Parts: sequence; structure tokens; C-alpha cells
Amino acid sequence: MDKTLDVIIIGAGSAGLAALREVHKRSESFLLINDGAYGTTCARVGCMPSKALIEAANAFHRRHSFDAFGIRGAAALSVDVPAVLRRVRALRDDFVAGTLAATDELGERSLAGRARLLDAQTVAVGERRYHARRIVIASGSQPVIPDAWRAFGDRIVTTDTLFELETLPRRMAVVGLGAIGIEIAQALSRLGVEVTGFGANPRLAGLSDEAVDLALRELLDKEFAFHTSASAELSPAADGIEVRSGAVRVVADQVIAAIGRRPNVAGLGLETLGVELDARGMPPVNPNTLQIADLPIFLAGDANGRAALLHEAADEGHIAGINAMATELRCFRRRTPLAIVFADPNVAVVGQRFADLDAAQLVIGQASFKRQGRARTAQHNKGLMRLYADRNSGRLLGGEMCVPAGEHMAHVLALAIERELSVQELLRLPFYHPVLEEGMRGALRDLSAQLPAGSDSDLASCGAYKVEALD
Ligand SMILES: Cc1cc2nc3c(=O)[nH]c(=O)nc-3n(C[C@H](O)[C@H](O)[C@H](O)COP(=O)(O)OP(=O)(O)OC[C@H]3O[C@@H](n4cnc5c(N)ncnc54)[C@H](O)[C@@H]3O)c2cc1C
Ligand SMILES: NC(=O)c1ccc[n+]([C@@H]2O[C@H](COP(=O)([O-])OP(=O)(O)OC[C@H]3O[C@@H](n4cnc5c(N)ncnc54)[C@H](O)[C@@H]3O)[C@@H](O)[C@H]2O)c1
Repeated sequence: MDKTLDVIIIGAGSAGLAALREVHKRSESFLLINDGAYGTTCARVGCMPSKALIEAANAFHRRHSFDAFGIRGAAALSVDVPAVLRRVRALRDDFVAGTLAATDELGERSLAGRARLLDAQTVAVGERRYHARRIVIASGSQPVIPDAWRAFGDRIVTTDTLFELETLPRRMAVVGLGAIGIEIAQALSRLGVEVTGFGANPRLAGLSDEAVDLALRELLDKEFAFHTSASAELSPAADGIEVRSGAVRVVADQVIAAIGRRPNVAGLGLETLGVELDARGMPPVNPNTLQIADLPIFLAGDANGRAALLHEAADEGHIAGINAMATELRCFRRRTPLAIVFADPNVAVVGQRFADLDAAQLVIGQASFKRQGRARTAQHNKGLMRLYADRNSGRLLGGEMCVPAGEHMAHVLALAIERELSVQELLRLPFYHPVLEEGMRGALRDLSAQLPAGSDSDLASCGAYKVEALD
């Protein structure tokens, strides 16, 4: 192709499609190049099929509380695992179909093939060359599988292959207990698989607060076996794979590798850009513009290794797409950090992580949900929320939790942190009764008690009854 395009976008995932939307608003001169399956990681093998599996597992797990409700016959219920997996794939196909609409109508402006940079303005796909004023790289990430593990063939499963299984084996080991490992381990265990989890990290699910981690451990301990703080190694066994971690040895039929995701930058030609690459082969990227160094090229989404989350990928595609068409680059303020792991109860980290805060400047408020009134009515009463506020200003800084409906409360807290609200300002909001958010109010009141007293003509100081049914 001789003509110079306005923009080339590499990757038709969530970041690439967000970039495409912004570029297409401003120009007809672009090319979207995608290697491999279309439909985005999120819809095809990520967020959506994993949540479909989790919902099935949680629905079946609910039978354990039936007796307490006075509902009999739960022991007679069974799960049809192949049917569960068929539903996951059917939903997945529907979600994927929705994303395909974004590229279907592009005609020649969409190209299937593996893109390789020749310089900051030239891309090769096979023998063909394409030139553009700006390039957006949004090539995503892929599951890490150590080379030695590949020898185990299809006994090693990743989230790229899990949802394709027709059924589940009797025994599965889940190696890596971050977001993916915890979500999948709990779901598989709830569907009747004998799960053993292995995590090198001493904490689960990306938590950094030891107290919340401990609360989560106590809950998960009742569901499946797991071992942390040691790396897992695999070796062949007569009837499966032996997983070793410290003194623990477990044989599983299949092993799920959930040990992280690696940006798809190998073979992309980043070395042709003339900028220094770090030990992971990554170039310097400005998180507010997504520009690589001072080049006419942008790196967005999982591909930049910053935060492998859907809303961040969408934001980054948006920023990169706008800047790829701009005469002057714009700096974007990034959102308050928010990470949710869809375990039951939900794990969430919002705002600043506990580990990143200065303990001397901090007050910590906490609330256990073990006796929380509304949670008790639903047999969901478990978990712990810890919130962190600045000792001097009373401003909410962050929180970590494993609590029922944590996915929703974390959003409320993110809004408060984004708006720089203080604990007193949050306590001025209405809390309806009886709601799970009253549990969150407990943690806020705990914070408030450690901060300088506010005015007593202010409803923020309206205290607890200290009566479970009313708080
Ligand atoms: C199991 C799982 C569960 C998840 N759950 C959640 C969740 O609940 N919430 C959440 O926020 N996030 C979740 N995520 C993360 C989320 O899915 C990702 O952050 C997001 O999908 C990344 O989008 P992306 O556009 O950066 O990459 P992708 O969607 O992977 O798109 C990249 C595209 O680029 C293509 N490509 C790669 N190299 C080249 C090349 N050289 N040339 C051309 N094309 C190329 C790829 O084939 C792909 O099509 C989950 C991820 C997984 C795996
Ligand atoms: N709900 C969500 O938002 C969600 C869900 C799934 C995935 N994701 C995204 O996908 C990304 C990748 O998820 P992930 O869970 O694979 O990665 P992760 O980096 O979150 O966790 C991987 C874990 O594996 C451990 N590990 C590495 N090698 C090991 C070994 N040999 N033995 C035992 N443990 C080992 C690491 O210590 C780490 O804790 C996440 O960072 C997240 O951004 C998000």
C-alpha cells in the first residue's frame, strides 16, 4: 500500500475497538489489523465466560443454605457439568457475536494477519507493508505457560481452553491464586471438582491487607484445599500430573495455569523503535497519553502490562485513539484504581492498596459481615471490610474487602475516593435499612471514631444503635 494512512491499529480487542471508535469518528483513513480469533479476550475467553461459569457454580452452591431457609430436598440436586459448559459457550457465542459487529462493516480497512513493526510508522503483515502517520498497538496479553509445562499437552489448561472442555475431570490443580486462579478454583470446586490451589504469593486474589486475606482464607478453606507462599512445580505421574509445592504433593488429572498474563509484544518489532526496552522487553509508555517515548506510536490495554482490566483497556484505547488523531497530544487523568475478583464473597481492592499506604498517616476502620443483619437474612453473612483514611484530613484513601455485594460497595467507595470525600461526608449520605451497605457504614463509623469529632449538629455523627437488627 503506497498511501500513508492516518492510523494503523494493531489488535481488535477491547482496547483496539475503543481506539477504532475514536479514530473512525475523525477519519476514514485507517487500518485495523488483527491476528487470530476476533471477538475480544473479554467476551471470548475472559470476563464473560468466566462469569457465566461462576454464576452456574454459585447457583448450585446455594443448595447448602437451603436447609437453613427451611427448604428441603437439596441433597437430591445434581449438576450436569456438560450442560453448564454448553450454557457458558452459548452465552459466550452471543457476547462474541455482539463484538464482531464492530469490525464486520470495515471492509478493506480490516485485515486479518500478524502485524510486525518495521519502524514507528510502518507495519508489515506478511510480505505487505503499511505506512501511517500514527500507530496504536493494542495487541493484548496471553496466559503465561512455562515452556516445561507444554510437554503435558492438554493436561495443562488455561482460560483459553477451559471453556472449550466438554466436561470437567475429577481432580484439578489450579496453579496461581490471583484473580483468575481464585475465581476459577472456587467455581470448579462448587461444580464438584476436587480442586487444589497453589499460590506463590502469600496473599490471595491480589489482596495486600493481611486481615482481609485471612478472612478470605478462612472462608475458602471450607471449600477447597490450597497452599500458598511457595512456587508450584509439575512432574508427570502415572495417572495425571504431580504438583509439588514445598512439602505438599498432589496428583491432578489436569492443571490450570493461572500464573499471570504476558503482554503480546514478542515478535512485534518494538526493538525497531530505537527506545530502550526494560527487562520485560517493554518500552516506556506515558500512562496519561499512552505514547511510547516521543514517538508517533501508542501502546494500550493489556499489551502495555499496566493493569490487565477491561475498563482500563477501554480507557486506554479511547486515549490512544484520540491522541492518534490529535495535532497536540492530550493528557488524560486516569480513574481511581478498582479491582474486583468475582469470588463469593466478592473480593475488591479500591483506591490505594493497603500495602502502598503510609501506616503512620493512616486510620483503619473495619467491619465484619458475620453478624450483619441483612446478610444474615440471606445466609450470606461472612467476610470483612477494611477501609483506610488519612489521619489528618479524614479523607477516604482506599479499601480492601471480601464481603457480600463487595462488587457494588467498591463502586460507591471508588466514587467517594474519586471525589476526595472525607469519612464524615460519606456518613452524611442516607443508608437505607436493611441493606448490606449498613455493613460498610460500620467500617466508616469505625474510622470516624478515630478521627477528630465533627459537629454534633451534623447527621454524620448519628451513631449506631448497637443492636444487630437495626444497624
Ligand atoms: C479469564 C479472564 C477473566 C477476566 N475477567 C475480567 C473481569 O472480570 N473484569 C475485568 O475488568 N477484566 C477481566 N479480565 C481482563 C480483560 O479481559 C482484559 O484486560 C481485556 O480483555 C484486555 O483487552 P485488550 O484489548 O488489551 O486485549 P485483547 O482483547 O486480547 O485484544 C488483543 C488482540 O490483538 C491481537 N494481536 C496480538 N498480537 C497481534 C499482532 N502482532 N498483530 C495483530 N493482532 C495481534 C490478539 O489476537 C487480540 O485479538 C479477564 C481476563 C481473563 C483472561
Ligand atoms: N475479576 C477480574 O477483574 C479479573 C479476573 C481474571 C483476570 N483478570 C486480569 O487478568 C490478569 C491475570 O490474572 P492472573 O490471575 O493469571 O494473574 P495474577 O498476576 O493476578 O496472579 C498470578 C499469581 O500466580 C502466582 N504464581 C506465579 N507462578 C507460580 C507458580 N509456579 N506456582 C504458584 N503460583 C505462581 C503469582 O504469585 C501470582 O499471585 C489479572 O492481573 C487481572 O488484571 C481480572
